[in-house]
Amino acid sequence: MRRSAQLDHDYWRYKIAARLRPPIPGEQHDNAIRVLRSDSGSAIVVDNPRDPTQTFKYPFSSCYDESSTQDEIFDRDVRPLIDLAFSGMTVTIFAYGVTSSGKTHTMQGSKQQPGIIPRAVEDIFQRTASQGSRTTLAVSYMEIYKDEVYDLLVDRETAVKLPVRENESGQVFVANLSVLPLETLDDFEDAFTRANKQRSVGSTNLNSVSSRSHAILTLHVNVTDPLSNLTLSGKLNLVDLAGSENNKLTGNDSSRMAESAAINKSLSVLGQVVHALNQGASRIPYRNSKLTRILQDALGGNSVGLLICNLAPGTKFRQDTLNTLNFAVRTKNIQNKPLVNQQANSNAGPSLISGNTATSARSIPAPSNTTSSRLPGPRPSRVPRISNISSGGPRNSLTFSSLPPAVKVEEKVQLAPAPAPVPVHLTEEEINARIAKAVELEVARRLEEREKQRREEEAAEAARRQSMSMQEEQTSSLQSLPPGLLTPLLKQRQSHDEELKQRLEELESKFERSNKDSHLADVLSPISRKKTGRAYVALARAHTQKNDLDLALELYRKAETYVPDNVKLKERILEIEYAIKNNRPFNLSPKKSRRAHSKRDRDRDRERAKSGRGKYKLAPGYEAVEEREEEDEEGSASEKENARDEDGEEGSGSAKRRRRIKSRDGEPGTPPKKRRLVRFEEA
Ligand SMILES: Nc1ncnc2c1ncn2[C@@H]1O[C@H](COP(=O)(O)OP(=O)(O)OP(=O)(O)O)[C@@H](O)[C@H]1O
Repeated sequence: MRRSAQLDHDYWRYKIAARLRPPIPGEQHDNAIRVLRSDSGSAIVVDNPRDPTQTFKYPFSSCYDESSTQDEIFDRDVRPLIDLAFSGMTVTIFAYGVTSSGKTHTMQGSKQQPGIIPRAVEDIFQRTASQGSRTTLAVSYMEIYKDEVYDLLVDRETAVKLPVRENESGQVFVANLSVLPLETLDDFEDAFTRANKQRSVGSTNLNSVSSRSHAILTLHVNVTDPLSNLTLSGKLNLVDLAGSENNKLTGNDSSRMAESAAINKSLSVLGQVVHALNQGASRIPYRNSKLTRILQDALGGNSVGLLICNLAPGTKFRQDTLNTLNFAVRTKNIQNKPLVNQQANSNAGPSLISGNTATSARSIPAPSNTTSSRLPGPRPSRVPRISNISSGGPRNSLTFSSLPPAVKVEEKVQLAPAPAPVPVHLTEEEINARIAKAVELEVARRLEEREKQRREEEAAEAARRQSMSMQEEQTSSLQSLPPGLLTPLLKQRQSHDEELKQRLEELESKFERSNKDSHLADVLSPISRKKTGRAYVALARAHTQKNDLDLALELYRKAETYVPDNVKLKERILEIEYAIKNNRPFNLSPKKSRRAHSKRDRDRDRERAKSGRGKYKLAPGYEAVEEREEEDEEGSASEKENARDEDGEEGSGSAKRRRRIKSRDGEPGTPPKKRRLVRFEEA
């Protein structure tokens, strides 16, 4: 039986806790990020990077400063959630923040300062000892490294990539992930220490033991009340995310860069999922990364959630801190619908999950902890675990929907109806003929059945192919916007704002009418996405100038769905949100002149060429000059420019530099033919 969580209301809004770590040795300390406590509550305060007279304030119910202890966080924010796991709910606790902000310290901790994970296990064992009910505890532990899932409870050498699957009731789970029963605290400590040694870590400029993977540890708590014979199955997912990385600061080499790209991508998808949930979008992009797929239940699902924002101190981390806090504000609005997983045991067997009727809970299903769990050691077998069906034991009516869909239960062979009793007066020959006929009939029936099945499969495959090719057609027709759809309007946007807005809206609604489950942003090519994002930004700027901040904010947010990784755009959204919330005017900074930028670059390049530090050096007697030319429609050179664009908005990259050489004693405006006289020598 499954009943609604016993909460004040049916929904659970994410709880947010923010923790500022102390400076680590060698780190410069300043007060750019601080914790403020007052009678009205606590908040994190961050100086505005653009205007030091202004600050951003983020009020959260739990804000921990540099002197906070592991104990405080556990007592105040985690212990109450363990109560909920004991009541049969799924609880998910995330540590989120930039690299080196203290996520692993908070979740895992050290021998001297144990973090949330070891404290939670200890707390569960203590409760178990004092409870009349029978409680069992088991653990599973996985890491997501470069978007692949590995079991941390098996030897690293033998660990294989584990597939993520979904069963027919929508439960997402990691197939073949081991679940280790825990009898004592020592069992846990042994396994945890061994597993942590297997976790992918590496050294970067910011953290000598930087986690290169997301780690998810799940504690499965089953509480059986011997009197009512009911089992409550709760779960505690403890997630230590890898930190987002700014590769300028980390000084990553190429292999670290690949890890970093995977980390940043999955975190970006996490941001998109949170954004889509906030917007009430019809399609949430869970499938775009393994992290969000596996944590689907925690993001708009049936889990109770706590987000711990880890913050690193000082001006150096100010922008990262704003990004983290901005993410937290959005996460706060996610509404989950917690459910209690409760099973009635028809047989009075001790501590076994049985009669599982909570099959629609969209959590990561744990195989029964008595039959399918394994001790760490050899790599998990890919053979489906069906022992909990076939072995005897005090469990019954375990529904197949609670098992991974890979489990196939052998169908009983359907035999032909039993032949009528053979009359005694038949000769042996007649009897044999009858048997042969019956066998023949049965063979014919089976062949016919097989043929029918094959035809059905073929028809299904043809239908699937047809729908896929239709989808592909639609997608490819949309991947690139037809030339001239937005570009002319973008170029003359001052006078065409309304028309541009109308075209964008038409484009989106046309797409969404025919593709109910997806968004335009998901199918456009990167260039078209950027172009559409830019169009929205242009409109947003226009409305900002008219001081229509609400509409401007809406348009900036729209832009963000097309260019979700643009940090400057996020910053602009944050500033406008702040201006609206505090009823302040917002002055748009003038757009940075690209001409000035180019001039600086030109001077620098000329200097480099002269000194021979550039890729090329000038042949004696020549000097380099640069000229600007309009870039082609698709803006191929704008990719990098865009990411660094000061406004975080326009990123037009509308001009690219072309090196033109003239002889020092030559005429300005060298005719094309003369250019051939000019030589660069490889430096
Ligand atoms: N609250 C704290 N008190 C004392 N030291 C801390 C605290 N938080 C973090 N540290 C120290 O800061 C350093 C970085 O912390 P940690 O490794 O936990 O960061 P992280 O966010 O997990 O980084 P990454 O994402 O790179 O793995 C470690 O040396 C850790 O011991």
